[in-house]
Amino acid sequence: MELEQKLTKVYEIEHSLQTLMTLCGQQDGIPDLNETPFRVIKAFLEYTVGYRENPTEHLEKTFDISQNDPIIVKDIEFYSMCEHHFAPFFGVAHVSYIPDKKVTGLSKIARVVEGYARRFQVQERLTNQIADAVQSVLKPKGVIVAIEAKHLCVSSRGVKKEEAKTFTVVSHGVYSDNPQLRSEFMMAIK
Ligand SMILES: Nc1nc2c(ncn2[C@@H]2O[C@H](COP(=O)(O)OP(=O)(O)OP(=O)(O)O)[C@@H](O)[C@H]2O)c(=O)[nH]1
Ligand SMILES: [Zn+2]
Repeated sequence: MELEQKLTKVYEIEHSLQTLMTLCGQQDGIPDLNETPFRVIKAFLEYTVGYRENPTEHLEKTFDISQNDPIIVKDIEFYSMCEHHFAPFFGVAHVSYIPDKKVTGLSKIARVVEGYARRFQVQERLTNQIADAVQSVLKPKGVIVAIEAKHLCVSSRGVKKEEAKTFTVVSHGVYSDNPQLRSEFMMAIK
């Protein structure tokens, strides 16, 4: 998109956000809020920065290794955005894989989580995308991803269940076939 078209879009969105604020009951013309629509646009660009990268690229730098034991990176905190309500959902992701001759840097797993979380999402897709990225690039013997998250669209509005959390798990390879490996993973992330 050309710069001029982008600027026109920003003005249009600012105007729509102003209309939304009015619809919600906010009085027009309060000087402190003049910049709010623009701040909202900037914040949304930050919440969705993952669209402007390819998270699988983080995994492409690998190290050769002979180890066959699981590698577990747990408690990777993330913030994402519910695609239905534009309300944040957030929590932790736990990722484990059993390498097949190569591993990636530990930080890169967290970068993949960030790259997919910083989009409009549902938790199930986020979990799948992380597992698929590890599987397709590292080609490990198995991968498992578990995500525990709180959805503000469930806790702060609608059904208003403040304590409800959602737990999702996706696995591939030996982590799908071997119940003992799965239960070791579940124990490790408790
Ligand atoms: N499966 C799944 N559902 C989600 C996720 N995030 C939000 N939702 C749900 O998406 C659904 C949208 O339902 P709708 O009936 O279309 O929307 P709504 O009228 O706002 O629903 P309520 O939240 O029940 O008030 C809700 O049940 C949300 O809880 C997610 O990550 N995964
Ligand atoms: Zn929602």
